[in-house]
Amino acid sequence: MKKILLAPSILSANFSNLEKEIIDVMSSGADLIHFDVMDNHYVPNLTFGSMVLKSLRKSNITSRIDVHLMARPLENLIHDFLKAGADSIFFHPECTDHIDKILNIIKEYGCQTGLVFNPATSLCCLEHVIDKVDNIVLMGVNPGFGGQSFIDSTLGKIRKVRSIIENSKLKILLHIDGGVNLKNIADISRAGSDVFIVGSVVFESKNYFSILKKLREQANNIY
Ligand SMILES: O=C(CO)[C@@H](O)[C@H](O)COP(=O)(O)O
Repeated sequence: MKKILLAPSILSANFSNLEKEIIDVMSSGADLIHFDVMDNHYVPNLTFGSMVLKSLRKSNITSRIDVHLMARPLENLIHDFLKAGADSIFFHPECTDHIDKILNIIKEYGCQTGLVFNPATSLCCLEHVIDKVDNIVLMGVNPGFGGQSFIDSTLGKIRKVRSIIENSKLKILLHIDGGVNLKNIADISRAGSDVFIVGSVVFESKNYFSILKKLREQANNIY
């Protein structure tokens, strides 16, 4: 059985109690935390910056935190998030003219890298930098908001990236971000996703343990 990772996106969490929300989802069976940084320029929404991550690291949060930058310019932000304690930094290739350089900076810091592709963004830069990429994130929605519907054409893109990863023989995790729910997670899993970034389906649920267990069962229900 393949290993399924569930990554709650704290975009949909209760920000007034973020530390507790993270502790609760992690103790309820989540594998890692997805930290959505939105800048009101690249995407039409504004969330939180590196100071929030720094505070979480000063408290009891030791879980893996993947920082997803939906922001530009990237250069200063990358350094701030590396220092604040990110385990991984994911960025959208269209947010920089220097994809290779940014990947190098993240790797040199000992952090994991990730490239994020919107539903209509071409994968063409991948072939030039795939050996520097630890994670590939495919958006199932146009970025900016939680609670949107999954764009079905993403399934074909997942299959395509899965085969790129298999052919590369590299150890790259494939994440799907946006619109994942109990009804579509098995199809998404079958298409080849390893990590399921789940926002509203988890945080709008009254019982994190129960929803994460059901999501994992469905994601494993692929044969
Ligand atoms: O980055 C984003 C949206 O831009 C995602 O991480 C969403 O936060 C996922 O939320 P749901 O679609 O699962 O509600």
